[in-house]
Amino acid sequence: MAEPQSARSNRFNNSSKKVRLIGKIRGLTVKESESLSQDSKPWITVKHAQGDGSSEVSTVFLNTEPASRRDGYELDYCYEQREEIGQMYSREIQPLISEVFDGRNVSVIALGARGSGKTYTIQGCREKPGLAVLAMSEILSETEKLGKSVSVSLYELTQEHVKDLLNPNHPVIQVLEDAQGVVNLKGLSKVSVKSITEFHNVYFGQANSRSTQTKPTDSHLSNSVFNVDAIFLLGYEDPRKSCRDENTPAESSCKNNKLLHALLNVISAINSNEIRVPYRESKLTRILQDSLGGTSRVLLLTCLNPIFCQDSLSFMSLISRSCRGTRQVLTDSTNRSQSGKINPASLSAKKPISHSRLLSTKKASSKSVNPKQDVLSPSVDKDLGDASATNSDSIVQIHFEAGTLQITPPTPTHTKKPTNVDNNVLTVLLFLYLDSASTCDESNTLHKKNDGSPPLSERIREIANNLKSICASTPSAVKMPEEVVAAYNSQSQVSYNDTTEPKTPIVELSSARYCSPRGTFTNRSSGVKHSLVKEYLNFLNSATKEELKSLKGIGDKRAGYILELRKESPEPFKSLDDLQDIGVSAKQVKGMMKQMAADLFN
Ligand SMILES: Nc1ncnc2c1ncn2[C@@H]1O[C@H](COP(=O)(O)OP(=O)(O)OP(=O)(O)O)[C@@H](O)[C@H]1O
Repeated sequence: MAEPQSARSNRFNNSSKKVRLIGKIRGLTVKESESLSQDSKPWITVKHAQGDGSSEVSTVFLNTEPASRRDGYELDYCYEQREEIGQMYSREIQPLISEVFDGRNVSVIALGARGSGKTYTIQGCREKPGLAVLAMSEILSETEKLGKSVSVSLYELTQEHVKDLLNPNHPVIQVLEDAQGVVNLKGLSKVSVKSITEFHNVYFGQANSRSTQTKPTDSHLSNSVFNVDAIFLLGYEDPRKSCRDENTPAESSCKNNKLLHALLNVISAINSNEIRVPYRESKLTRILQDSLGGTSRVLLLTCLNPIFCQDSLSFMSLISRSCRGTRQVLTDSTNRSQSGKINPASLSAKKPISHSRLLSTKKASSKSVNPKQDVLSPSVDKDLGDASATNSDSIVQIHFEAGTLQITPPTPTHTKKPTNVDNNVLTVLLFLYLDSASTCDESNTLHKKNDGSPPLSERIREIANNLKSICASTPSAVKMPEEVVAAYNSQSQVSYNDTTEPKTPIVELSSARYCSPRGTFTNRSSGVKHSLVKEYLNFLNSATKEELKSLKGIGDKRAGYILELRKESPEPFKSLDDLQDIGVSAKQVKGMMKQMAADLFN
C-alpha cells in the first residue's frame, strides 16, 4: 500500500506551498446508503487535473440549491469516498513522518462540519485505524530502531484554559513563554508508550494506564523521547444554525468557532507570508506557534459530508478564504478585511463564490512557498471501539509536533520547540481536546451595567477632570504687552494684532485642521482617548483581582486569567488588541471603551 520512498518524497519536497490543503469525502454509513435512492445524484463531485508544474489539483463542486448552482473549490487534492484511509496515509502522512525524523515540525489539522468523518479519518477504530494511529505505529517502530522512546501527554483546552487529562485531578496547566519565546506547558504529565497497544490505552482514555503512569516528570523519559502533539478541535458550525438549534448552546459554538477562526487567521497569515502572524489571538494558536511557524509543514484536511450539509458548504468557503494566499479555492472577498484576515462576524453570511471566479483568482496567486505540516487529530473522550461513538462535536484537529533527533532533554516543563542540538531526544506527545461545553458567560456580561464604582473609571474621570482644568486655564488668546508686540513687529515681517497669541512665523501647519477650532478639538480628543486607553491598560497590568472584577466585562474567571497572564509576563496588555487574549473581541473592547467614556459624563 505504501508508495516508494522516492514518490513520497517528491510529493512534498517539490512543493513550494506552505500549507497543503486536501479534502476527504467520507464514505456513506449503512443508514445513509439505505436512504439514498439509486438515481440520486451526489451533492459533491470532484474533478482532478494537472496544476502548475507537476502538481495535481482537485476542484470540488458542491451542488447547492437551486440545483443549477454549482460552487467549485480548488484543493491540492480531494480524496473521494472510495479512497481508503490507508491511501491517504501513504500519500500524505508517511512522507511527513520521514520529515519529522529529519527534524522538521509537522502539523496535520483535520477540520470539518459535524459528522463529516474527522474522527473516522483521524482516529478510526480498532478494525480500521485512522491516520493518527497509523502514524503513531510508524513513529513507534522508527523510534525503536533508533533506540528512542515516545511519551504522550493529553490535555484539553477549555475556555482558553489548558487542563491536564492524564492527571486525575485535571489541573489547569499554565502556558508559559520563556525569554526565548518558547512556549511551555508547565507541569504537563507525560506517559511513556512503548507499543501501539499502550498508545491506544492512553489515547482512548483507559483509566488504568492514566492513573498509574502519570507524573509530570517521568524519570525514564529523561533521555530519549519523541515528541508528538495531537489536537482535537470541535466541529465547525454555522453560527446561524446554532442559534436556532436548542441542543447546541450558541455560546459554545461561538467559542469553538472563535478558536477555529484564530487558527485559520494564523494559517492565512503564514500562507500569505505576512510579517505579523496573529498567534496571540488565542491560547490555542499560542500553543501551536512553534508547530505552525518557521519551517514547519502544515497539512489541512477538510472533511466533507457525502450528503448535503450546509455546514460543510459554509466551511468550505471559510477554509478557502484562509488558504487563498496559496491555493485558490473560491474566495469571497466581501467577507474578508483588507488585511485578508477572516472576520468572524462575517462568517454567518458567507456566500460561496462561483466557479469561474474561483479559477480566475487562482491564476493570480498560485505561487507559494515552503509547506509545513504537523499532526493528526483524534477524538479522545469516548469508547475506542467505534469512531461514531466518540465525541459528537468535533471539528478537528490533530497535530503531531515533531521533534528532531537533536532536541534538548525534556524537563518537568514540556518544551514544544525542538531545539537544535546535542541530546538524543525527540519529544513528547500531547493531546488537546476542546470542550464543547464552554460558554461565553463573561463576555455576555460585558455590557451589563455594574453598580459598583470601578476604580478605573474613577481614575479616568480624574484624568478627564485634570484635562478639563488644564484646558480651562489655558486662554485661547493671550493679550501681549504692547511693547513686546512693537519690538517683535519691528524685527519681523509678520505682524500681530494685539489680541492674538504669539506664534512662531516660520511654522506653517500643512492643514487647516490643526489650527481650526475643530482641529484643536479633534487633537485634544484623541489625546484624551489615548490617555484613557493607556490608563485602562495600566490598570489591567497592575490592579488586584477585586479591582479587576469591578470593571465591566471582567468577572471572576477573566480576572483570574488576567492574573495568570501577568505571571507569564509582567505587562501582558500592551494594546487593546491584547484583550483578545482574555476572550474579549475587538467589538466588545470598543463597546467597553465607549461605555467608559460615556460614564465620564454621568
Ligand atoms: N469512510 C467512511 N465509511 C463509512 N462510514 C464512515 C466513513 N467515515 C465516517 N463514517 C461514519 O460517519 C459517521 C460520522 O463520522 P465521524 O464521527 O468520524 O464524524 P465527525 O466529523 O468526527 O463527527 P463529529 O463532528 O460529530 O464528531 C460515523 O458514523 C462514522 O462511522
